[in-house]
Amino acid sequence: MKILVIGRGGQLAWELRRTLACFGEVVALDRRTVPVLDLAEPGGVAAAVRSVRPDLIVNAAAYTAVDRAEQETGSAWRVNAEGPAVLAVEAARLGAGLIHYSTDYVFPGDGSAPYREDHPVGPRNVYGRSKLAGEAAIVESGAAHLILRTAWVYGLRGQNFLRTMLRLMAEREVVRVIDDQFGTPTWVRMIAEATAILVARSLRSGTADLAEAGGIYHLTCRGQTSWYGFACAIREQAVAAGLLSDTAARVEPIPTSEYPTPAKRPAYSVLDLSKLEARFGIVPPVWDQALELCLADLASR
Ligand SMILES: NC(=O)C1=CN([C@@H]2O[C@H](COP(=O)(O)OP(=O)(O)OC[C@H]3O[C@@H](n4cnc5c(N)ncnc54)[C@H](OP(=O)(O)O)[C@@H]3O)[C@@H](O)[C@H]2O)C=CC1
Ligand SMILES: Cc1cn([C@H]2C[C@H](O)[C@@H](COP(=O)(O)OP(=O)(O)O[C@H]3O[C@@H](C)C(=O)[C@@H](O)[C@H]3O)O2)c(=O)[nH]c1=O
Ligand SMILES: [Mg+2]
Repeated sequence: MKILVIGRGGQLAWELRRTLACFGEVVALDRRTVPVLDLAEPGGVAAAVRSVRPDLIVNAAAYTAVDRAEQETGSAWRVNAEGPAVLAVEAARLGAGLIHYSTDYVFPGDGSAPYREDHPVGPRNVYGRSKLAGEAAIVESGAAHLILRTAWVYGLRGQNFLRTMLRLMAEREVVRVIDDQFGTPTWVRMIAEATAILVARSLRSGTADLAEAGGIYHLTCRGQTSWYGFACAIREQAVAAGLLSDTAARVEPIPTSEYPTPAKRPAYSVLDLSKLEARFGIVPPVWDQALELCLADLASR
């Protein structure tokens, strides 16, 4: 099977190139490869997909700068909505499957029970709206697809909350973190492993057949916490692993009102995972256990 991964150096794309390698040939394209694949250039997207002729497209690229998106609306929209729309049309044309990732930020965040896939959406920011438009375009395209909504993604590469916290905790005396936004921190490696299981479970005659079990699924680690809770766990586990000294910054809880940002964020965006388990038997690890595994990886370097 030939798999086209969009993105090369992003957190998730990096991990997917490894976990998908055993399915056959993985071609990873981005804005710097030949052929070039720039999701903001629709014509080029179609040409690149046609030249690769994949059996499966896995789109791990996105415009993920949540605050910047409030200003750069056009860019966010092109990369998160229009580019994926072209990918879906090309996938349908080739008879290829499309795996795409979306976000907990499609939800308004005013609930208090985990969101199921069919819960009404209502994004609070440009990033969330652009990701939702990407979902809609894929669903409408007729391409066989899986849309995996994930959340609060971290790992040892790229820009994420874990790396920001480790840096700030080493530099400062106090780190102040919001304690009234709830969600589920999700190790990027877990998303890539689950994706490989999804591909394996969908294999028919040597290629991934996403037509039958396709649709939207929630895929995060299990459990929930606030950003403050996540920061406290990072500090505690990093000290235990010898990655931070016990003189590292202390973590102080603050309300969202004391951390003003251009983009509004949902106060509660925990995702219900039962559809993923019922259909594919996937039960991700609890978020703090995944964090421990990730930090153990860092400590062993
Ligand atoms: N990060 C998170 O917390 C969450 C992410 N998600 C979703 O998960 C998926 C993966 O995110 P993640 O790996 O964290 O994202 P990253 O920000 O780590 O990586 C994004 C990737 O997209 C690429 N990219 C950006 N613009 C374009 C473009 N115009 N054309 C081609 N490639 C482009 C970037 O390439 P370049 O190096 O050239 O900029 C980069 O490789 C995305 O769909 C995201 O929306 C969902 C929930 C949470
Ligand atoms: C750095 C920092 C952040 N915060 C807050 C701001 C924000 O509400 C929260 C997390 O900060 P981030 O910059 O990681 O937030 P953000 O970039 O909005 O994270 C989101 O990214 C997109 C791509 C998604 O899809 C979401 O699931 C989510 O992971 O913590 C503090 O309270 N104190 C701090 O020192
Ligand atoms: Mg961010």
